[in-house]
Amino acid sequence: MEEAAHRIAMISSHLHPSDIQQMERGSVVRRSDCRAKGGAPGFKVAILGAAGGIGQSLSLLLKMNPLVSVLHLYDVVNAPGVTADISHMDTAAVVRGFLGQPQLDSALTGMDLVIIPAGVPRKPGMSRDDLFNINAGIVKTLCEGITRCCPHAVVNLISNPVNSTIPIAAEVFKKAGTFDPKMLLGVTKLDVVRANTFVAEVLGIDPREVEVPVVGGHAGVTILPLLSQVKPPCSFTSEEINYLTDRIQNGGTEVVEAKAGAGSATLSMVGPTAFQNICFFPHIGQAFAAAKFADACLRGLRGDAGIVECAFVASQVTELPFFASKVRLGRGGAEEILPLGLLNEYERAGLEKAKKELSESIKKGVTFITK
Ligand SMILES: NC(=O)C1=CN([C@@H]2O[C@H](COP(=O)(O)OP(=O)(O)OC[C@H]3O[C@@H](n4cnc5c(N)ncnc54)[C@H](O)[C@@H]3O)[C@@H](O)[C@H]2O)C=CC1
Ligand SMILES: O=C([O-])CC(=O)C(=O)O
Repeated sequence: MEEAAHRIAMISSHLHPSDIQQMERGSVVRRSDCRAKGGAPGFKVAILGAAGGIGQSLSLLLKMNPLVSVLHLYDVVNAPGVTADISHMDTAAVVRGFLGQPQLDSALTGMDLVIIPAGVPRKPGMSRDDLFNINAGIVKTLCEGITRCCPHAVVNLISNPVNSTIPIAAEVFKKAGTFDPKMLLGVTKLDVVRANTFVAEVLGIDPREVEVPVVGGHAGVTILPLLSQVKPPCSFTSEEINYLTDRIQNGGTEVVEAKAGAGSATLSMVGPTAFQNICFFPHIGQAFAAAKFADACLRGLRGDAGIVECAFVASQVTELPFFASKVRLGRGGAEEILPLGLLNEYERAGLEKAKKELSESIKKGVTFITK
């Protein structure tokens, strides 16, 4: 009763009284949900960890994405505040807030896309793997909620260490009998965004013209930029290759150190393109990480053709059960895993190093659930 009163108090300012009655009965359908759809495709998206550094900016951008009709913001702190704030934006998506674990299932019910940036970020001197002890349990709990409430949703998992949290999520889904490998995607888009930026700097061209495939995983040597496959075709000196590979692999650490204890990358992780094709702000143009990746997943769900992004997914491109590579996104999630293409000798050596570390991280994640 107390919980229901709290929940209602939290969101009543955004709801019509009849909605509140419906909510008490366990189903909330706002008239504006239908209005938001307006005949156009509208997807229901939940962000878990919405009050954090990534979560807040991501909430803002998804509120502005016309493909989103309903936006659920869940966190263990400050969800009502972020929800009230975002909900005043005059775009179509209906925003609702959910605070704390008792409201997790309501946040997840009926979602098409669930994005998870919940968990702790690094401080200087830490590796992503140092976050495992805290974030593994958080991801497990949230994924258990997904199995109960929206087992067919596409899941974008951001929480680090991605190389282990994706195997954790997969094992949780397998245990519940809901695992669809195509629907679970580890977000490695920031590695591509960084690679495009750093390569463009070296080439002296606009980063929007550059496309660098980055494969493997999302930590240190597991981040493998394929500089031999850069578009537009170009060549680099061996000094440039060493510099670029090192900078791309350590881009996250560069930000963690520069923030000096105040967290890790959030802005480049989210960035201004929930709108790549459907731009309200065409001048913004280039996209960044999580919002762009979520937008690509939504365009895939809508049925757009030719949506290709790099992501860390269940895979057979190597002998490892999970690997980041280019995937073609569609109504069924990562519908096709694209091959790595031709690697040069430098990249083949990098691939062997990446696989060694990745294999350990994957095992660690799997064991966390199966032990
Ligand atoms: N995949 C990638 O490319 C990247 C991943 N990350 C990772 O994303 C995660 C979040 O980073 P930030 O947003 O900077 O951290 P943050 O600390 O600013 O935000 C995390 C949010 O998660 C919430 N949270 C904690 N436990 C939760 C739970 N059980 N359920 C729901 N929410 C919970 C916190 O209350 C907080 O609001 C970190 O693990 C970080 O390492 C960060 C940058 C890039
Ligand atoms: O480095 C970190 O801890 C956050 C992250 O994953 C990134 O910025 O790539």
